Amino acid sequence: MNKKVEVLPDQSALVGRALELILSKIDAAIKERGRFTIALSGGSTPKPLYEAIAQQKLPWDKIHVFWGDERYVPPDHPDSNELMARRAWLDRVDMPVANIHAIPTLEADPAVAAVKYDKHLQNFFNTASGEFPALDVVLLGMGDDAHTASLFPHTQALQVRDRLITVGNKDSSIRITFTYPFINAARSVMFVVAGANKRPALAQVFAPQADELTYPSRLIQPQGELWWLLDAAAGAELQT
Ligand SMILES: O=C(O)[C@H](O)[C@@H](O)[C@H](O)[C@H](O)COP(=O)(O)O
Repeated sequence: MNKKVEVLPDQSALVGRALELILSKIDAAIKERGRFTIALSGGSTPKPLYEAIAQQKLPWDKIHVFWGDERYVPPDHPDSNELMARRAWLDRVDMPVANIHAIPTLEADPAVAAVKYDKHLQNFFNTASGEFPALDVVLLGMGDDAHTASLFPHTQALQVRDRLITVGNKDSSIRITFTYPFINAARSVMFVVAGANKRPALAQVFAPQADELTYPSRLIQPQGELWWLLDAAAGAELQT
């Protein structure tokens, strides 16, 4: 694992650096493999980043967007990660509909939706069951409880290692999430974290020893690159 930690002065500089990194990954992936694949995170932090990506002139037909997790709500629900990304980015660019790989959230049983998305990913990447395909970038946020994607502390989703997608939960709120082994298969995992409220969780995630089930972001140890992009409010104490 190739881990890089960068602390940027403020949230605008954080977004600028994340954009710069993603644009470089897009360019390299399309040059090497003819396409770029990214899994988006939800929450509030990435919204300005998605708005900045939407301003770029890019070969949208070569870019494929997935979601690393989703709240189990309809795609027009205000809590939907898909809705946020569409409003901030995808509805503002000429990306083919087929390149937007949303997590299904209208099945009565979320477990059925998880299996459907798992199969969709396997078909897209032409991988066999049990094989973890490598996305070019998995974008992640981190909660103040050190969760990432929808891998929340001491939940069943943290125990799932034999598939790409599983059902997660934040208390009683159902989620669909990448499993941590699938996240770890990515070529680049990019955490984008802002705000002083994340400091205590970051201290535990970066500590030499701490319980992974209590601080699930510690489970993210990709074979490829691991980027931690932090604003000073979140990461000042981590600056080496
Ligand atoms: O569905 C979600 O909520 C996200 O995927 C989640 O993992 C998010 O990244 C963190 O909760 C941080 O959220 P903020 O960026 O809003 O702090």
